[in-house]
Amino acid sequence: MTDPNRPFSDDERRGLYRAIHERRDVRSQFLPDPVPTDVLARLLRAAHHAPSVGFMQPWDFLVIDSVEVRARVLAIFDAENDKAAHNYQGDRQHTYRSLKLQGILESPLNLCITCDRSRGGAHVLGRNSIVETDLFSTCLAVQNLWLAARAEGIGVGWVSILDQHQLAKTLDLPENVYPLAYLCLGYVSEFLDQPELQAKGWRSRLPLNGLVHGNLWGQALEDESLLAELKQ
Ligand SMILES: Cc1cc2c(cc1C)N(C[C@H](O)[C@H](O)[C@H](O)COP(=O)(O)O)c1[nH]c(=O)[nH]c(=O)c1N2
Repeated sequence: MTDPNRPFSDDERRGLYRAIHERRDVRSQFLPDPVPTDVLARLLRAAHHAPSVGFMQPWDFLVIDSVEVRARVLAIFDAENDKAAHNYQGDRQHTYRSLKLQGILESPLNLCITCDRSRGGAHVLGRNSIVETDLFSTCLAVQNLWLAARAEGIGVGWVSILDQHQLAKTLDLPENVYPLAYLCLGYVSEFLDQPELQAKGWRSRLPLNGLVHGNLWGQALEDESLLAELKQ
């Protein structure tokens, strides 16, 4: 058995930061190549090792390859996306409509990560005050999968422009199960070097030093030499 207290090597540390900084939300660059079962199993295992409130592990993983089911989900997206476009006017609406916000059919695999809100019974340790901690836990499973996928060269796109009740019905989910994340997965032609929304001029990354409050670290956070070290 390996020693869990051994330090990370420089390469391991860099690998982790690389996955974090080069992870992207993917919707335009999917290739049709299938994701091998052993790779998918590694991603699901990474997700399953996320932290969870009271070790509740409220997630289930619905692997969706049926084109018929995906076409029904796409129809839900189309209706919701049209509604969303009306939140904007003029040029902004035009830009919104030009954005590609899902890869439901182009990706070879869709995955819905659900949250069973009743798992673990009525009293889950740590969830007595903040009941949404089961949802937070499931988000962490999504992020684990997203980062592991990046290290495997697989792109992930989160599609949330969906009516959750219609989605739950389409996926035949029981009442207590919430469809937390609808994801598109597959190998990609490229990973963009910045968020697609930033590349398309929709919204930019905020400077970190404007978001860290209560200490004098602001300057250090934008220190180029620190950033360069992380990017090595
Ligand atoms: C909860 C949630 C929900 C969504 C997203 C993300 C998250 C966390 N994102 C992806 C989002 O636009 C993206 O993460 C940011 O633009 C930053 O880009 P990178 O993820 O760094 O590439 C996303 N993208 C998209 O094209 N359609 C969508 O419906 C959603 N929904």
